[in-house]
Amino acid sequence: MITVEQAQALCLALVQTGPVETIALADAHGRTLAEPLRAKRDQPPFSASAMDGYAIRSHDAKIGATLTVIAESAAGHGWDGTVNADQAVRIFTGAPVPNGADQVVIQENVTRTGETITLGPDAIGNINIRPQGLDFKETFTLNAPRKLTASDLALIAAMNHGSVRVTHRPKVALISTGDELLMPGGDPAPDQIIASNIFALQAMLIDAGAIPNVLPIAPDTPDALDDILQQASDWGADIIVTIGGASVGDHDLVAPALDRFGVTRSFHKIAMRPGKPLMAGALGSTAFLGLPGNPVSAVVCGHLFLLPMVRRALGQSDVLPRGVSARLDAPLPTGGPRAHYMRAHFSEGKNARIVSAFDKQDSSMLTVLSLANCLLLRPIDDTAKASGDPVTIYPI
Ligand SMILES: Nc1nc2c(c(=O)[nH]1)N[C@H]1C(S)=C(S)[C@@H](COP(=O)(O)OP(=O)(O)OC[C@H]3O[C@@H](n4cnc5c(N)ncnc54)[C@H](O)[C@@H]3O)O[C@H]1N2
Ligand code: MOO
Repeated sequence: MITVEQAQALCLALVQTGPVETIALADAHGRTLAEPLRAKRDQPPFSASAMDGYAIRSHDAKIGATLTVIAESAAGHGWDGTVNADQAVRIFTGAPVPNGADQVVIQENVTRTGETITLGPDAIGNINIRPQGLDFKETFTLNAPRKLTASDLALIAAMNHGSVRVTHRPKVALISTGDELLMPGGDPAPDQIIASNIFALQAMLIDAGAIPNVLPIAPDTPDALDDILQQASDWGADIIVTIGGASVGDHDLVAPALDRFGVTRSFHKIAMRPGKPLMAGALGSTAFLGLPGNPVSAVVCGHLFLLPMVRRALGQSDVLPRGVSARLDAPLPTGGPRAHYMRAHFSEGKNARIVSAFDKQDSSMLTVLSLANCLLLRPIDDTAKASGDPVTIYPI
């Protein structure tokens, strides 16, 4: 069986980065910036007052000095004269600082009498001016690729871009397979199981920036599988994900269905726990991923294989989950012949992250998955570990 790392590389090789499109900035949250974006102006575009007060020459900033107020500069209504010695301009936060002035004294630190101000004892020192280009200059460039955050959108707006060039969102079809499955909220017979893992996978895909489409559950018949694969293909899926039927039982029909559909298989079965029966392949530009049916296996494989494929389709760099180091809070026995991604919980300790693996690691147990905030990696044939030993975890 191939390793997780080999399988990840093979999965990524099945995916092509989608085309680039221009969209309104307001629609760009979570999208992936495809091309570097250069500012169209300095920000602030002029030296701006940071406070409400009086713009003066700092040379005049002496306790008890009396200055004549000659004009007003407000946000959006600058004054284009020059402040000379012993003069002041009434100014408000965000307004352009007039020529000649190099300090803003806040209004709390002056006494105004008619058209003059007298500077109080605290008027000396603070400049209260944001120089032109303090935030960014016209030369500033936001690098790509980059998944755009809410803060990025504000920055891009300030750079005076109303639209952005982003990569297409990949379309991902999710197909649950199995006679035993029905959707939640129904009236299950005693031998039926609720289709659960698609809800996690759908949410993960939306977070990652894909367009998921949950197709109807396919019963365990070749015809039903052929039909649902065709539906996914007709929808224009970039990635078709099947869930269940991946193993070797008489009712595990996905691998032969993919063969019939013309999919070139990249691999089937990996040295991983949970997730051993994972398979992947491609037909033309469409990638196929066959996830195991056990709910935890499907979700763990979603994190390790499906999301990296989505990120690759979005043109992102660093597509693989990033492992971080943590210290065990309890000993662990020797590892097995498959890399084990244990459900675990970590917290920030005083000097290191502390991680605790759950006792129950059955790949059907969603209660445990829901308590977990990371996967703790036990590499193949890992040696026994003592409390306090370092391990690699993957936050989820
Ligand atoms: N003889 C062997 N048996 C099994 C092996 C093996 O190597 N030899 N591998 C085991 C491993 S590991 C896994 S994982 C499972 C996965 O098998 P399948 O992908 O074929 O999954 P199913 O048999 O269809 O389902 C397994 C389990 O999960 C439930 N399920 C399926 N789909 C869903 C869904 N959408 N939502 C919730 N639950 C689902 C299903 O009812 C079963 O209980 O195979 C082992 N067997
Ligand atoms: O590999 Mo399976 O996914 O352990 O349950």
